[in-house]
Amino acid sequence: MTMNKVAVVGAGSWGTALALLLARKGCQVILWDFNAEHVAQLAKDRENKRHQPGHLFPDTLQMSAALAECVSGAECVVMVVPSHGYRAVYRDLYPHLEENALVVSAVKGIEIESGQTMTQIMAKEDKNDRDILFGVLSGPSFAAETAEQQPTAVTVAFADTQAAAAVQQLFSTEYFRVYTSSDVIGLEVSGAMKNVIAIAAGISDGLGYGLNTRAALITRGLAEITRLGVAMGGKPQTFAGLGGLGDLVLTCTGNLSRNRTVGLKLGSGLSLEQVLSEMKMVAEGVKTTKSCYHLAQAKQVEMPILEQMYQILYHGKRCQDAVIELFQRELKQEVEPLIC
Ligand SMILES: NC(=O)c1ccc[n+]([C@@H]2O[C@H](COP(=O)([O-])OP(=O)(O)OC[C@H]3O[C@@H](n4cnc5c(N)ncnc54)[C@H](O)[C@@H]3O)[C@@H](O)[C@H]2O)c1
Ligand SMILES: O=P(O)(O)OC[C@H](O)CO
Repeated sequence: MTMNKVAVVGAGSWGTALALLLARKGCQVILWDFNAEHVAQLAKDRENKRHQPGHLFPDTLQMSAALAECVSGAECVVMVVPSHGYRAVYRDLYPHLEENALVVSAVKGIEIESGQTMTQIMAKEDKNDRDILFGVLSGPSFAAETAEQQPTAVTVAFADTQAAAAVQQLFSTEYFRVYTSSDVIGLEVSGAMKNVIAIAAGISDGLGYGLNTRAALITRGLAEITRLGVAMGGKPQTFAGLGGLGDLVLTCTGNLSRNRTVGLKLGSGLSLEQVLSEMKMVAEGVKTTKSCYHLAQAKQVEMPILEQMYQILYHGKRCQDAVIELFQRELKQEVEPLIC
């Protein structure tokens, strides 16, 4: 299925990969970014040399630095700005959204100030109770591999099953397989929290630990993600799916991951300030550690790995001390993640 007009809001790595996917299959796509110079450069080069070099834009992909122009008349709006800028961008574009527009968040983070997911932000910002349907697209999908058209599978969740089916049709191609779900919050919490565990997995590798440690982090990380996600209203099965275990494994093991890279550098002795000053792209897990730490406290969810990550990132705790503390905790019975 194609659409006459799709707006992609955010021209970083992932926004560009999704815009390419849609434009290559024949949709008329308009790509926006809050950095107007970046938009001008994209229009000049017909390529995103900074984030997705080597992929020339098809004629169906156009650019705009004006949100109103990008969003007006769009049947679907794909939101791909970092979570810390999401609310401000959504507020600006909201008045220009078509009635019955489908809005899809492809963002994997939780706002620090409010502890809200991106769809919770959109619900909160829907001041006039308009008929706008919003959901989320998430799953194991490095932008570079998606732009290269490597076989990839993701999930789209909307409370409305018809909207989920329409977005599934919109994004599906011979190399991009999309499953549907109704568990919006579960998919969002999975996508955000996997970034925190990926930083932990990077730290483990940076400290010189091996595959036993990484596997333990992935498995116990999944138990924590599931506990928080269920406490926030998600369904336990979601966390075993593409957006849960699938993305967790990808991000904890894949060298393309920015979050894992942050962890690797921290584990090898760099400070967070040094790591972030070298970063050219967003690693959502740093901010999401803080958001989820406060959510876990408020909901009284036990999340020992998250707690140590919070201490490392926000209170300068030594990575080695965090490992010691995790292993000195009271011994426990293993609780099956899917039924906790
Ligand atoms: N890169 C991937 O492989 C990938 C895959 C799936 C999901 N995601 C998610 O997509 C989202 C965007 O990530 P990305 O990889 O495209 O980021 P990126 O670092 O490649 O690019 C960030 C983009 O955000 C823009 N930006 C920066 N600050 C902003 C602000 N305050 N308001 C609005 N825009 C701002 C920049 O101009 C840039 O275009 C993140 O939530 C990320 O977790 C990324
Ligand atoms: O590079 P990361 O760590 O932001 O991960 C990218 C995607 O979320 C992987 O699915």
